[in-house]
Amino acid sequence: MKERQLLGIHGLLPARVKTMKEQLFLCKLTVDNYTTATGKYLYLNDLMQRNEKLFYKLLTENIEQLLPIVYTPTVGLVCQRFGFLFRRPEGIFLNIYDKGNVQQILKNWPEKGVKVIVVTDGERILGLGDLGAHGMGIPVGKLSLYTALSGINPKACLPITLDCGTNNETLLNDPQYVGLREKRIGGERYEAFVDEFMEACVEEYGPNILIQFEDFGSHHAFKFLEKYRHKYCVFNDDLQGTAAVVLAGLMSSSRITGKKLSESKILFLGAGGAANGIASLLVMGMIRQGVSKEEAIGKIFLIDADGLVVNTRTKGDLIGPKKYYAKDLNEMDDLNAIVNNVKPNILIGVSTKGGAFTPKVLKSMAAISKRPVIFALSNPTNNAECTPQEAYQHTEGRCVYASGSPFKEVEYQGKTYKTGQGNNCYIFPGVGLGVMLSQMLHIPEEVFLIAADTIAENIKQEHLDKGSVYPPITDIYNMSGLIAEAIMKYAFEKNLAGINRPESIPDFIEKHQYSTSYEDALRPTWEIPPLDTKYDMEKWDPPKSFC
Ligand SMILES: NC(=O)C1=CN([C@@H]2O[C@H](COP(=O)(O)OP(=O)(O)OC[C@H]3O[C@@H](n4cnc5c(N)ncnc54)[C@H](OP(=O)(O)O)[C@@H]3O)[C@@H](O)[C@H]2O)C=CC1
Ligand SMILES: CC(=O)C(=O)O
Ligand SMILES: [Mg+2]
Repeated sequence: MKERQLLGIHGLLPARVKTMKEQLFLCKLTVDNYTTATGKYLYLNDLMQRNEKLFYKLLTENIEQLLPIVYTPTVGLVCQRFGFLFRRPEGIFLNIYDKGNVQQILKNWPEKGVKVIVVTDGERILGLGDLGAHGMGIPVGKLSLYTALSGINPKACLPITLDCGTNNETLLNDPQYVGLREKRIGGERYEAFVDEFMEACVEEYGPNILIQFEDFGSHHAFKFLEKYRHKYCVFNDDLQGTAAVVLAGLMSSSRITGKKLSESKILFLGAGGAANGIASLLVMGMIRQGVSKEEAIGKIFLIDADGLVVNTRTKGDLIGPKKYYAKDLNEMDDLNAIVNNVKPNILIGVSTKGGAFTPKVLKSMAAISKRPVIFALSNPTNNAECTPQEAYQHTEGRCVYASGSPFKEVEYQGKTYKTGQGNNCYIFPGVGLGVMLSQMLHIPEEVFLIAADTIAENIKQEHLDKGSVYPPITDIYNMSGLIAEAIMKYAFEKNLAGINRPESIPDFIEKHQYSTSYEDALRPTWEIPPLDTKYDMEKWDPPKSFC
């Protein structure tokens, strides 16, 4: 009642003051009542705008049920229909004509304490291709997971879409398309625009601003990561986050198959951003197990749209990092023939090609290996290279399976399997939290090994027994805390941290995590004390929008 009077809203609400528990009950009932995934998404999106704490409480308490709504697969559908569904600003659109004014436009974002940015240019949204400005759903979804899965304050999160046009003819001809209605502008002009964006972020939010690149086309993804990784606090989720989650899953798989990663042969369907990002971390993982870099590279085979990546290609290119994995083999383009020739025990799908792991391919994998590992990681659900049901059925229940998007429990020969979701959402929230809190200026590759190890160490036998090589989704919040702790320790050991080592790292992390309790409304969770400065609560001036 006091709050209502202070806010001058007494009388605008009915007399009864509901507890959060009562509100949650009603929200859950409402979301369950929507019959379509998009309906649920819109309801949740509306709740996020109306009552942020209630939204995050609902999301965290029902993460398994609601993750597929705020994230893959529904977020893919939302991006495809973004022109119909756009209601209100949830992030910043910077279009290429804004060049020269980027920092000024950033100032229009009402929150000033931004610590984490997820940015896309919409060129490769999940496995759905170029969605241009409609890709905005992805940074919005990823950042909501930063809060729900690691406790970063939503006020510290800023979704950004760089609108440089689209080459998607359907969108260009769609009256509902809300982005720039022109072909993608690339080359030097585009790169200068992205350079200005990076500089503007640092000018506006400081050198520690964490920038996550998401769903760029792979040529730009590699290029920007190499260009910026030593200059800014930046990582590419599709390359590095995905790599860490796959390495973790393969380390857990070894416990089932009895075969070390360094004793494996790994075949990728797909030779783009995700495949090369994963391959590069797997090489690091294998080197740790005692093999040379050359040996490790020799165990990795890539397939792109033109077939197996070989040195003497007449069809297809050898541009970018895939050339490091090219083999002295004959050109082949039939997946089943390649499987039978290469004889991998691990098959990873990052091709965007739904159903590519046909019964024939799966049977071949089962003939080669007692316990074949099948990861069908393309998103959203329809793009998965095979379903868990298909994988078990065609490998006589012997495979170790993971998918990028969630699948329901499946039954095979009387056993129920709850397969794991090999998705970078196990990694980026914890990495972001650890990097942000330790105020690192750059993100070394070891950070992703640390994240992978943390996940792998925390997978229990009971989950492996049920068919999952990952901890349950409901454990991600705890995992993120552990990843952040391990990264902070690493940052202090390597002198990479921009803060003094706190007495207790777990307490420090906990203290800075977002609270969904109404009572904690004034907790300054996003403020992190700078190096050598005592945090003085007396002088703390809460942003007006927070009161
Ligand atoms: N589970 C997770 O956490 C993640 C999943 N992903 C998913 O992985 C998929 C790929 O992402 P990403 O690597 O970034 O995308 P890219 O566009 O960079 O790469 C796609 C690759 O697949 C190849 N490809 C396309 N069609 C075929 C085909 N018919 N047969 C064989 N190869 C084919 C392409 O070949 P070419 O090079 O010749 O064009 C390219 O090498 C997406 O669906 C994405 O959602 C991505 C990141 C994380
Ligand atoms: C999960 C993810 O980042 C992707 O599919 O692009
Ligand atoms: Mg992505």
